[in-house]
Formats: sequence, structure tokens, C-alpha cells
Amino acid sequence: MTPALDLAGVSLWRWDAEQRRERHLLRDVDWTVRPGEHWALLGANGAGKTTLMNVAAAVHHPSDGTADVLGQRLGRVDLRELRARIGLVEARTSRAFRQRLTAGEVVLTGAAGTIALRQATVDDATRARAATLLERFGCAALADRPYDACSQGERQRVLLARALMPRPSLLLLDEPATGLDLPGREALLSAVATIAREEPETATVTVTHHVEELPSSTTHALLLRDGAVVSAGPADATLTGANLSRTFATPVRVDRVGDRWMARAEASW
Ligand SMILES: Nc1ncnc2c1ncn2[C@@H]1O[C@H](COP(=O)(O)OP(=O)(O)OP(=O)(O)O)[C@@H](O)[C@H]1O
Repeated sequence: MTPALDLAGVSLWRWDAEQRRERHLLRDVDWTVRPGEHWALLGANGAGKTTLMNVAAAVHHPSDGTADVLGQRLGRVDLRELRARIGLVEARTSRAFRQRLTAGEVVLTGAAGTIALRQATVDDATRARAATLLERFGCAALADRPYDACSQGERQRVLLARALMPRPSLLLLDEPATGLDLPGREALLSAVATIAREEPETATVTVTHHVEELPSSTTHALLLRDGAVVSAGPADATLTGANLSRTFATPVRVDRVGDRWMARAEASW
């Protein structure tokens, strides 16, 4: 089975004009994500999570090493075609919908991966899929509501439905629960767990700072610090107090609560 993601020795650096030297954002990252796996990507602010997601989303090329996304080697393929097979939910996507689209129309734009909607190009099958996805995430009643008028939590679920329109093989969620209240967060996490159940071949990666924001479907985790992998592998073996303490450079205790995780800083006094 072709991995959804296969990164070997991936490093990425950028020229830092202030310091007048190259700055490493990723260092020698090895990472394999297989179809049907659901990864958590955790790290402190500035650890390189978004940079790594941008490699996975075929947005950035590594400066060194190789990155195969859905079996295609970055640097050798048409990125637009590859990106069409990847679902991406990030804050930037939400901000892009400034025009007056309804939530249902925002989902429809996912079919072509555009921001604007060309109604004339939308066929009945596309409309039916959009309706099914809205229903699946408890958003059927929002279909005709202006997207701008939806709550933050509703918008995130609408964006999840949008990302699934082209039946992506790889779904990338960059801090999907940020800014959501408790019911909003739980509704989102349950939507992500539903994807894991109903689209068994789809691989997902969820970026977060908080283990409490990981869906119950999480199977694996990769912990990043200063652009380097601290630990990666099956979730229960990776999301340990010792590993998270190294990742966040502070003593952390982790508890498994049912099918979720909870972490808190160990008192240091
Ligand atoms: N184009 C760039 N040029 C120089 N430095 C960059 C560039 N893009 C990102 N960085 C730096 O690389 C580091 C990693 O950034 P990245 O956004 O990947 O971290 P992150 O783990 O997603 O952080 P956060 O949790 O705060 O979103 C940061 O220190 C950031 O300032």
C-alpha cells in the first residue's frame, strides 16, 4: 500500500535577513503516514508544525531529503494535480471567504478547490455530496445561512465538509479546534472521528498544541521540537509524560481518559 506521506531526512531552511544566516525550520525529519492512519502532530509555538504541514500539503519543497506525498515525489510532479487530492483545513481558508456565500455554497467550492463558486459548473452529484457531508457533521440546517453569520465552531465543521468534497486521500487539519468553545470543540472532534469511521482509506494529520484537542480516532503521534522529531509512533507509546516534557521543555503529566488524552504541567514547587 502506497503511504499517504513518506518523508526521509527532510530538512528545510530559509534565509534569515536579520541574522544574515540560514535558519533551519525542519531538521532531518523521517515520517511515514499510511492510509487509514490518524496522526497527531504536536509541538510548542514555533516548533515547525505548520512548516511540516506545508510540506505534507505539497506547498513547500524540502531543502534537503525527499518527500513523497500520495506516492508522488515533490519536485518531480505537477503540484496542482497533487494538491487536488489533499484536503487542507487551516485558518487562512476561513478568512478567504469574504464574499457572500452561504455555508452550503462554501462546501460546494470544495469540489473544485476554489474560493469563488461558479454555480454553472456544479452538477447534481456534487450538490448531493455537499448535502450529505453537511448532514454528516450536523450542519444541514446551516446550508442556506451566510457563512459569515455562522459561529466559529460551525464554520470549522463547514470547512471540514468542504475539504472532503473531492474525497481526498490525505486530510490535513491545522489547529482545527483553536478558538472553539467546549461544545464546538467536541462537535468538531466527533466530526473528525466520523471521517475515520466512514472513510477508512483516508489518512489524517491533526496539528495541535493540546492533547485534549485530539480526536478519539487518533492512532499515531509525532512530537516536534525546534524542527526535529522528539518521538513518533503509535499514539499510546508516544504521548507519554516523558516525551511531552521533552517536547514542551517543561515537566508534563499525561493521562489517558477513556479514548482521549489529558495533560497538565507537573507542579515544580
Ligand atoms: N518563511 C520563513 N522565513 C523565516 N522563518 C520562518 C518562515 N516561516 C516560518 N518561520 C519560522 O520557523 C519557525 C517555525 O514556524 P512554524 O509556523 O512552522 O511553527 P509552528 O510550530 O506551526 O508554530 P505555532 O504553534 O506558533 O503556529 C518559527 O520560528 C517561524 O518564525
